[in-house]
Amino acid sequence: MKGAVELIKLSKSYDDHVAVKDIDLRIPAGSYCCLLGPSGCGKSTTLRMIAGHEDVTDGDILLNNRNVTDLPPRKRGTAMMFQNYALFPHMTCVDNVAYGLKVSGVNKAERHASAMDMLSLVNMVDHAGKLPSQLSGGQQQRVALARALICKPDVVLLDEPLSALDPFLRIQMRKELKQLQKTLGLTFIHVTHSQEEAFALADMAVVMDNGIIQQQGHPREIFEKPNSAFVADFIGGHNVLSADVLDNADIKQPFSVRADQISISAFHSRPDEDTYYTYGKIIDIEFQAQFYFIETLLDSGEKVICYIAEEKMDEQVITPAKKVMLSWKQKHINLFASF
Ligand SMILES: Nc1ncnc2c1ncn2[C@@H]1O[C@H](COP(=O)(O)OP(=O)(O)OP(=O)(O)O)[C@@H](O)[C@H]1O
Repeated sequence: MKGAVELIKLSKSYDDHVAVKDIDLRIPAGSYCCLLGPSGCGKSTTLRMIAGHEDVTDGDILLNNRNVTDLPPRKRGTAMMFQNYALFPHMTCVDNVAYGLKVSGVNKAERHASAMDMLSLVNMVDHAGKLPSQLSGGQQQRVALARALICKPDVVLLDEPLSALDPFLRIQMRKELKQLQKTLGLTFIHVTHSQEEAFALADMAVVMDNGIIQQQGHPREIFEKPNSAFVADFIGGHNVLSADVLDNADIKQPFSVRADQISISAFHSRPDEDTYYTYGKIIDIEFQAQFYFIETLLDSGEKVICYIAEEKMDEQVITPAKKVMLSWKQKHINLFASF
């Protein structure tokens, strides 16, 4: 299978600002890889370097084991789909899609036929003669995708492809992207700041911060074992706590515990043998349909969020301003690799 990407000690500086620092990453062919992280973490710069739209300050980019670091974008085997789709407003859908073949010198009949094939792949044949302004956001995205695919890339690069869509369409288009990637068997590298989007799509998620890779792996691995306080905070659903908040444990470093693995019981309850516990005051209760979102404040001043399933919601105990015991199994403590 084609489409393996390798970044070796890749760096990018703008004057004296280092945007990407010495990153190493191997993306196996046929993966759906999401680069994830807060604004300014270096994810788009990394994508643009892979595409060849940004010079590399240091390091190498390998595509199918071929060093493409100094090749122009068209010679790499990559295709980029931009955040705003960058469709030509005065061209019909079919001409937008055929554009890449036109600049490569392919004759009109041939490029038209290929463009129609690509439009068929994204279910847009019926809209072939329309201008981009006559299409919805989701339809424009499909055309942009067809345009990226027409040059038969091994790797498709997508910069925040879903961010312009409303939440409902975003979920629908996310499914279509994943389906298309699976059907075509290509490598997709997708930049997003949304943990939810990355986790829904990726076989491989790469969490970046401050120009470096903080953690990479399958979303499930990252969710189960965030390796730092930054990752635990960023992906959400975790509490990062200091070593001394537990009443019955001798833990020497900060740790995280998932919000859905915490139980709330009455202040004077007897904890089970294999649990750690602490005490806090309920400061907020929110109904979230499948569960309750409970916010508590520990004496240390740290806040702990808990997701309590509806059937475990004891309203005698979980009441605003009430002091409660928070407990979780010892095995649910996640100690960070770095802190
Ligand atoms: N052309 C540029 N000139 C100078 N600095 C830049 C340039 N492009 C990006 N940067 C800086 O490099 C850092 C990384 O930017 P990058 O666009 O890769 O971040 P990002 O994680 O994609 O953020 P966002 O989600 O906001 O797009 C930021 O601090 C940014 O200000």
